Amino acid sequence: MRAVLEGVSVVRDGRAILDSVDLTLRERRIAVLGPNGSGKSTLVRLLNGLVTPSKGRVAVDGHDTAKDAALVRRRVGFVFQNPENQIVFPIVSEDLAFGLKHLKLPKAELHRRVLEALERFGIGHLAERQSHTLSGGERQLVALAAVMVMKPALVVFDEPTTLLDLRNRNRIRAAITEMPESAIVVSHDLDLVRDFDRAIVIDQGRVVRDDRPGPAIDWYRAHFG
Ligand SMILES: Nc1ncnc2c1ncn2[C@@H]1O[C@H](COP(=O)(O)OP(=O)(O)OP(=O)(O)O)[C@@H](O)[C@H]1O
Repeated sequence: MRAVLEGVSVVRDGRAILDSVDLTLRERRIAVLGPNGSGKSTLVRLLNGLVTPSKGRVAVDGHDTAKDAALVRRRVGFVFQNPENQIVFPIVSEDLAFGLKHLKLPKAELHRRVLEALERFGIGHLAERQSHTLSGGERQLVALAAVMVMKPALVVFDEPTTLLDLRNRNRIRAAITEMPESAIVVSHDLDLVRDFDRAIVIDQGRVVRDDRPGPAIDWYRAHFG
């Protein structure tokens, strides 16, 4: 996976919430850090076309996110902080199956893929559960499985551990560490990202530090701690 942002600005209400950002993202684990309201969510939402640039260009594996939105969305999965709106079907397995509908798989194969995705996160037993009965942590894991079943090349996590208890936080951490797919993670959980390949610090819509996580975290603590 290779994502490129060239001279990207995002303007809202006459204000640049991202300002002339240039980045090439190709490491397997990338953290995005920064204070509240600095532009982190806006930055990662650019990667799957949820937000399009007011100026400049964003491309994922050569596909322009503004022009090839459908293609880009198939390559880039998105796990939100609050999975409430991400699970839409009444039964967990239906929710995962929906994403695969376009593949027109035989029923047994579809079921196998769904179960495999759930089992990957230790929640195979939730396949036939009514979605509204899930706990917050289970919901987060189901949302993650529903993204992964689509086999995206890149998974973006926007504050994935904020609402979770220690056990589920560790599950999400392990999932991020182990998955072969590329991951870009927005987080205030500095321990989560310490072993990543790269950390980008955003402040007031600009990249203010881009480094290995160790020095980037030290810098972030010194300036915003
Ligand atoms: N659609 C919009 N219209 C107006 N302002 C917006 C819009 N989207 C974001 N903003 C503003 O842009 C700034 C950056 O928002 P963003 O959500 O990207 O920040 P963030 O770094 O993810 O914040 P947090 O850590 O609090 O989640 C904030 O001041 C926010 O209020």
